[in-house]
Amino acid sequence: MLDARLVALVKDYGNPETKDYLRGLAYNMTSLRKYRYNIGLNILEANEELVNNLQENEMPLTQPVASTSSATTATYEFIQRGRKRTAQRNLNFDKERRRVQNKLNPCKQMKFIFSFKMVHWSEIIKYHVNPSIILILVTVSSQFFPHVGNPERPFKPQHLFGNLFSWTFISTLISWAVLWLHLPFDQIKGAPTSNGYQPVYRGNGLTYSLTTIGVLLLISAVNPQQCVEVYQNMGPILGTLNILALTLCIYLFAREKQDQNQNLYEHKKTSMIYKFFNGVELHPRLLGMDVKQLTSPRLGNMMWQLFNLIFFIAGWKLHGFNAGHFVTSILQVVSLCKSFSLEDYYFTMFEMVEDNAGFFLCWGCLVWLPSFYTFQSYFLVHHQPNISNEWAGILFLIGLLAIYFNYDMCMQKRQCRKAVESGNKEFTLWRNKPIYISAKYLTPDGIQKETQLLVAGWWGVARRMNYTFEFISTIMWSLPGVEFGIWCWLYFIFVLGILVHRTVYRDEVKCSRKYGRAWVEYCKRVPYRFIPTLF
Ligand SMILES: NC(=O)C1=CN([C@@H]2O[C@H](COP(=O)(O)OP(=O)(O)OC[C@H]3O[C@@H](n4cnc5c(N)ncnc54)[C@H](OP(=O)(O)O)[C@@H]3O)[C@@H](O)[C@H]2O)C=CC1
Ligand SMILES: CC(C)CCC[C@@H](C)[C@H]1CC[C@H]2C3=CC=C4C[C@@H](O)CC[C@]4(C)[C@H]3CC[C@]12C
Repeated sequence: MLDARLVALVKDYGNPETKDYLRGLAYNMTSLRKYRYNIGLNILEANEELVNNLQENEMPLTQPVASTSSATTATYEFIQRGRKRTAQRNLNFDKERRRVQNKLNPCKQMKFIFSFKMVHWSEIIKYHVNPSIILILVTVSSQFFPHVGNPERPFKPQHLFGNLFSWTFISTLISWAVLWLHLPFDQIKGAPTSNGYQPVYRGNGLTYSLTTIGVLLLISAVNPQQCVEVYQNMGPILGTLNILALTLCIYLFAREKQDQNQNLYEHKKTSMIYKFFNGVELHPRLLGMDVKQLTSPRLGNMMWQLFNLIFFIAGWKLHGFNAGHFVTSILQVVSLCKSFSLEDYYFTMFEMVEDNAGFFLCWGCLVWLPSFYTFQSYFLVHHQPNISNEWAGILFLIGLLAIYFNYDMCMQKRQCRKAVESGNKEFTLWRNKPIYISAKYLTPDGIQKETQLLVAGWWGVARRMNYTFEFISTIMWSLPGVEFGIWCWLYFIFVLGILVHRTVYRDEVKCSRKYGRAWVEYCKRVPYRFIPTLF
């Protein structure tokens, strides 16, 4: 349907208020991938009239000069793209007319039909095939990991429904996490959405993590058999988690609160399965809690941390202390403590700011983390590694160092931005004054802000040096199981995939849209992503 208001707005471009509004809109369209589908498609439908007006030079379009804001650049690029699209469309119409009128030869006709079908098929693959395959593959495989890792526990269909132990264990864990989200700790405000909604999170991550570890150590000191029981019941535990996670995803999908205008799901041309996979609400709340905080750091990361500790204690109880197993499990426990200590940083990540609460995030954290992410430590209980204490010590130290550097890089960004905001001139980075590029950007709710892109410290070594440290720590905790083939490398391969995808297809796209020229400048000054001089 043609959106008359948008056309009217474009015609009124001479009015400075309208100009600002349209710039904001164009920025939102380019910065918010999902929102683009809602507003963008309206604009595209009004495209014919709208872009033609622009083409007839109602608004002379000049390339923005270097000093103009990223919003102006975004508006300019948006209009340019509109023009290109119209030109492309006219070209397609012409081609089609020629095809019919001149009776093109069959070979060319085939080519045309084929390219038309390619577009169609790519959408089918994206919206139907990919999410269905991933969904089935990961749900089924998550249920098989416990039996692959522990051949003494063959798969039984009744595991799919859990057992008394698994339901008791998981409900205790959930109640514990819910309790911590209701304790009177500080509240942290997340990034506002385009309609001004600001999610609120509970800020007691590290205390929650350390207390939970403390309680587990206490329980296992009194009765270490408890950890063995958890290990032996992993099949039913994952059955229980699968039932709960799928129920939650179906509930979130079905309730879809459009009236809160928080759901930025893509246009209706996507499929039901695609929407179910990616979720429909951005910041759903349940019983006074933010669903993403509950499922992601509070349950997902907690289970990842807890199960690692439990499997290590179970292995110790069953076979005696093993240094290799210690390295694999405890490095992950430490890495997750780091994660909990940076929980407020986590609230600025894509998962929390842009991604809806759907199968990918909620099921991923509730089932994929405790099944796949913990698999190495689980596997090593039955397959005790044979590395010497000296080698284990070396791997452990390198792993700790990598985790610390990863943490340090996050802290450098955070501290530098804080220092600039508070006007602290004393702040130094690696004993020097911090060097950074000032970058202007618009928040999704249309407010212009300025921030700093560091060119010094780790951020000046490579743009994604923290991911390099993540890879190094992952390699260190995978190496003890090297003698058992690919099994202990599955996690590393997965993380390599998601971090490379995240960098190239998400973070760089986000930053170049958000910061425009400042980001291009940063990429020029720090040209490498992961390894300086190489990649
Ligand atoms: N194990 C796993 O499965 C995964 C682990 N992780 C870990 O999670 C942690 C957080 O990851 P993530 O949020 O993806 O990445 P980062 O912590 O690297 O944050 C990236 C953001 O930092 C800002 N930024 C980019 N360049 C600069 C610069 N030069 N100076 C200052 N700020 C800059 C940008 O956002 P803005 O300017 O908006 O702040 C950018 O989007 C990492 O430690 C990572 O290792 C991440 C993904 C998966
Ligand atoms: C559906 C599945 C095939 C895929 C699910 C993937 C998700 C479980 C993971 C995708 C991104 C992951 C994370 C991002 C950043 C993190 C910060 C770090 O400090 C701790 C780990 C994590 C929360 C991590 C957790 C798993 C993902 C959400």
